[in-house]
Amino acid sequence: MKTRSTAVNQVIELGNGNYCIREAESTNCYLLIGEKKALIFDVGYGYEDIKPLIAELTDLPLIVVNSHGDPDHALGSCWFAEAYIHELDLGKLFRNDTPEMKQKALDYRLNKLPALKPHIDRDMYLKTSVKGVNYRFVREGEVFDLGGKVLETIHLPGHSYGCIALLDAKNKDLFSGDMVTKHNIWYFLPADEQAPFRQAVSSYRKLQRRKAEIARIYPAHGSFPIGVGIIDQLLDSLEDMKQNHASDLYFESFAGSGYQHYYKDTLIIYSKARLEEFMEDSAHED
Ligand SMILES: O=c1ccn([C@@H]2O[C@H](COP(=O)(O)O)[C@@H](O)[C@H]2O)c(=O)[nH]1
Repeated sequence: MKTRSTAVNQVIELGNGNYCIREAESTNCYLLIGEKKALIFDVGYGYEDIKPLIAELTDLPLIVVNSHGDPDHALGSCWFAEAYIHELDLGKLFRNDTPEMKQKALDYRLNKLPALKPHIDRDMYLKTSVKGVNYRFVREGEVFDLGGKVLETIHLPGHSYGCIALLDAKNKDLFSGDMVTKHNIWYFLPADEQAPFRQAVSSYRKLQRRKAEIARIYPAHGSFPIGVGIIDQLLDSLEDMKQNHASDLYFESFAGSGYQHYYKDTLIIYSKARLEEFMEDSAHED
């Protein structure tokens, strides 16, 4: 099928009725089309309404599912009547739904991509809100049957308390949100926004146990698909960070600052407080 992109959203066909709608060269939102229904996993910052792009690819009833409540994944819910999110992340999404946060996030993005400036209506965007959306809470094990394509929800607390991934076991595709990627993963927000590293370790171990069911991983940022070996690398990177963090470089963003730990294909950006807590937790385990 011929796909149309806009200046803000690039549409990429993945095969098997799946598409990536990549917003502002950053957030990969996945449109998964079955025989009876379609599902969009993440909806980006919502710099523009992506419904017209989706309508060109499918006229099936659409389910909107957010991988977590961060602004770059879930603020775009404002364009939809109903959206799924894990209950632990709805508060986070609402806290991010302010003109100040949107302004900061937009400036950060336009600083990286100045060519987008004429294509985003800033005033309109600052007026959007996710508060009028009807939310449904998505839970561990919940299944979305799209007809010929079934997605199972896996709860993976870490980068946020309410992070989820969707597994299409028949086709061996994992749509991993922000928990599994070769791109950076932020772990420097306050403790009420992101889970302790020990919970991220449990989440990565949970995915390790499902490795035989996964051949391709489609992350919410960076290149795709990636191989299943990245799950082991992420676990190893957390261990490595405990030992080898002395030369990690400082990082600053609109949402706060941290230190960058590179390990093989992975990049964890963490706060000192979070790392100290992790090291203490590990010391108690021994
Ligand atoms: O609220 C937020 C916003 C962004 N992130 C993470 O930041 C990077 C942004 O991607 P770039 O394309 O490198 O600018 C990505 O890892 C997001 O998940 C975030 O964690 N929270």
